[in-house]
Amino acid sequence: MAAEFDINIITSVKQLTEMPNVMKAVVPCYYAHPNSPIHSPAFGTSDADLDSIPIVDLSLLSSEDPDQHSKAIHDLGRACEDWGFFMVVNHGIAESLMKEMIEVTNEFFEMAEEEKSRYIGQQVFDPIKYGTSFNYTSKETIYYWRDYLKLSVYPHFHSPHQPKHFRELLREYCEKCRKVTRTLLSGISESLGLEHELMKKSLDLDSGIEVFVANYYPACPQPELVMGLPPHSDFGLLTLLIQNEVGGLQLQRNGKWININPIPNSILVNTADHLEIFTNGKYKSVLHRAVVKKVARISIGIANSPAMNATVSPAASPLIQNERFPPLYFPTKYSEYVEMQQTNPLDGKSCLDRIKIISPSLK
Ligand SMILES: O=C(O)CCC(=O)C(=O)O
Ligand SMILES: [Fe+2]
Repeated sequence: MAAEFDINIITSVKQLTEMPNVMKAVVPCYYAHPNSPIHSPAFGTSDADLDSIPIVDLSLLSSEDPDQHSKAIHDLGRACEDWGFFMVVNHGIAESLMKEMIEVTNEFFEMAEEEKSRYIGQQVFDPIKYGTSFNYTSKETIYYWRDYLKLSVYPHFHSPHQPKHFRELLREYCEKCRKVTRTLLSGISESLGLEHELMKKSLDLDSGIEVFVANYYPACPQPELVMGLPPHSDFGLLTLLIQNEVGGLQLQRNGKWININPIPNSILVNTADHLEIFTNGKYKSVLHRAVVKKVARISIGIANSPAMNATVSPAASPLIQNERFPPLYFPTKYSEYVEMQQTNPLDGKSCLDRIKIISPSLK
């Protein structure tokens, strides 16, 4: 199926699709996932009933009207507990800034391969990393139809200097997102009934880190054969996601994959692994994946996490300190968890599973 080219010299899917000696109508076999859940009848896909995905109005979370405020906190808690995904509206980030961020990210991926290749990282914790698939070099045998740019943006800000305006837009966008995240995390802490500052202190949120991840899924001639990103949960606390107009995100709910098509100008937020650990499983980190289309898709996530040195443990949470709710996860240093996730194939909730405590009755 594949035409003559050397897979080892490919640095991006985009580059591959533009090579003159690659057939344009079929995907190379290295990308075809014949047994992926995408083709399994057990995973019917449907469109989420838009009314049912929780919508969180950020302005109400900071409302001075006590009734409005407590309803907003209650709704946020329900969204984290029932769905693990919600759309945030009235978030205070200008529509124009979100659009510009997507445009300038697109310009990055459109740059010449030699330019982008300067940012190819070698190590897990490199602050600027351009790459393809998930773990292209080592563990993957079938690749994902995805190129990415990963930047560590907080507490130290890292950005490529090209394209023009990328750096300043990124800085502004991240600052705005940080405010959204802080409001959400403080609302989440309140929704859990935790003592003020407990979550902040236990997770050392003042030294918490933020990572910008741009995903570029090139136009694909046979989208049904490939995966953009396989089913996975995110590490960290919350991920804020925006995207261009091409949908492709699916989440797993009640055993089915459902398409998520966010309302325009909203930010899609999901609760991630370390919120599941911290809340001892009350707020779930939900499996999601990205399918690709015949047209290119971009998504931009801002992932917020505890400090690298923080040890995340359900024991830090009063949600568990009685016999009926024993801790479900071993305390784990955040940096070690990230390393485990980044050096293994992306595979469902396998990292969370590794730190799960098996109750004696189940052994
Ligand atoms: O592209 C998407 O919609 C999902 C991206 C994602 O899940 C991730 O970057 O972790
Ligand atoms: Fe994700």
